[in-house]
Amino acid sequence: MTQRNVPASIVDDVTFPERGALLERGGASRLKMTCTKRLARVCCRWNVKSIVVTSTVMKSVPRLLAVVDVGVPRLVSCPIAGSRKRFSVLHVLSVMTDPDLGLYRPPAAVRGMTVLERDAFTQTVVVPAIRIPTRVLNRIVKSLKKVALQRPGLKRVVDDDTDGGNETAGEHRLLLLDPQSVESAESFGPEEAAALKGLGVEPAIRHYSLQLTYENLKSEEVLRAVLPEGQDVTSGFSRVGHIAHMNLRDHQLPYKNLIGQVIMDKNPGVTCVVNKTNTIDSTYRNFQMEVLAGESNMVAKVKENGVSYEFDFSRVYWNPRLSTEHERVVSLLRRGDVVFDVFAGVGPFAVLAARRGCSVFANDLNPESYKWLQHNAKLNKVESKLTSFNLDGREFVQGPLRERLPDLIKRSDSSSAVHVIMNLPALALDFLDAFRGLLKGERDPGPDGGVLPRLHVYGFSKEDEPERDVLERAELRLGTSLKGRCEVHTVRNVAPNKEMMCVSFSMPRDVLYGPDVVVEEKEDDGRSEEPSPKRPKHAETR
Ligand SMILES: C[S@@+](CC[C@H](N)C(=O)[O-])C[C@H]1O[C@@H](n2cnc3c(N)ncnc32)[C@H](O)[C@@H]1O
Repeated sequence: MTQRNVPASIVDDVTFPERGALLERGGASRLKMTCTKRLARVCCRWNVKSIVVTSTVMKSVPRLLAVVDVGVPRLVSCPIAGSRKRFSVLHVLSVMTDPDLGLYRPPAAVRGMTVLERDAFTQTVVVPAIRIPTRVLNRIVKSLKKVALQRPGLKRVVDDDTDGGNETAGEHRLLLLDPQSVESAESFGPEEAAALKGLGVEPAIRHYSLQLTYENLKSEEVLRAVLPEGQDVTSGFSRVGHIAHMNLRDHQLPYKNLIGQVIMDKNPGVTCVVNKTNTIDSTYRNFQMEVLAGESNMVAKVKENGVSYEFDFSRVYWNPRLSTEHERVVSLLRRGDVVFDVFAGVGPFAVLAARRGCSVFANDLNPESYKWLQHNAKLNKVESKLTSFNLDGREFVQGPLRERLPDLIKRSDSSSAVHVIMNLPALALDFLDAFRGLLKGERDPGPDGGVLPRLHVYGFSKEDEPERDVLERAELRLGTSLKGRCEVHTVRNVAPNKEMMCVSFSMPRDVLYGPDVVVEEKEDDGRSEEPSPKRPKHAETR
């Protein structure tokens, strides 16, 4: 095994979101990394055995943190050098690799191809094989499965052509072996050698000429062969029903249609591949996208947490990476609770909560989300439990929510509660001042007169201490301290050094029944990364 600096292509492969995935959540002296499936695939393709991880958090010379052994996709952890609690950016600096994977390189002539010609990938390669009597074939194949050739769509047990003509014809077959694992009879491990010996099979290695076609190549192998050498061939995508959603880099754009076609070929069920053409900065949080391959039908059907959803993916927000968070929050609710979902999208919190027996009031400003929200309520037969609105979040809080809240607080007790979900991470914390003085003028029933609503508010943070950051921003907007009376949960790492957080707390009594204060806009310090929201106008809108 040799250590070498990572070729640019590997470093690029292991970029965001893998660098994000390499993000630690460890204590002072341990680094934890999630080895994502994609990272595992990259490591597998390059036969990466371990990764040297460094931090550039101080914008100084990268500091060695750890050498991590790469295994199957799973959480790996190892001791780290130093004692920083948090690291912003992790770089894969160098890798330990085994020798080249030459066999799987498709013909050089495909380099630069922009229109997919599948036949051009066909080539003949020579692989090792072992001759096995048919009577023990199954047992040997089982014992040698770790060293047998594994390629998509390829048979690894083939007829032995040298068998033809004599009286033993058909009594033997050939098992094709992985040339990376087996070079000679000495390459077998002790268990494999013992199995061969026990069943009376000669460990002699033969050579077999094998035709490899486009069908036998993985998508990364095809793209690595086509795109200019040394360039990143990242072919990761999010799957939303039949749609594969990619985020290609500039250098990949000349090959975009070919990339789309390859993704469609290699992923059963994908019938449409789209590329994101803007960043997600629109009000409605949807992407502009271009169809790269396949049908242009954007109406996706997905299942999340056992619930079916349908929506036009090009016109609404949908993120398959939030399913755990949707389930987490809804698992905090009980049958009979009342839920206000201020930024509901097409309903992944709202419909799930209604299905679990809550009464739901769900709102979204995007008319298209509102339409699909209603559709999804019907689709899941919860129309009677879910009332939908098409309002700005602030108007929803100060209108439908405010109208219902006094009665709901009176009715609530230890067995039924009111929850408010606010998932618009770029802006939701800034909407919290809509609750200041929301029930001013109403009789405060006091601590024994009902339970106050519990809020679950999302925010992005790029700060070194994201928990503290989102908490402070919530407190600023509410005009009161939440210390000791809130929980902050890390939802996911959305980019290197950018976390999505959820702050949960019971709305303080002094905020709801206190004066309605107009919050002065602070000079934008960039922490929310969004344009400042509209200045709150409590007096006018209530
Ligand atoms: C991040 S998405 C969350 C959707 C859904 N709750 C989920 O978890 O997938 C935020 C939603 O807020 C909506 N939105 C954006 N600005 C809004 C506003 N001012 N008032 C109400 N909804 C808004 C968007 O249309 C989008 O559907």
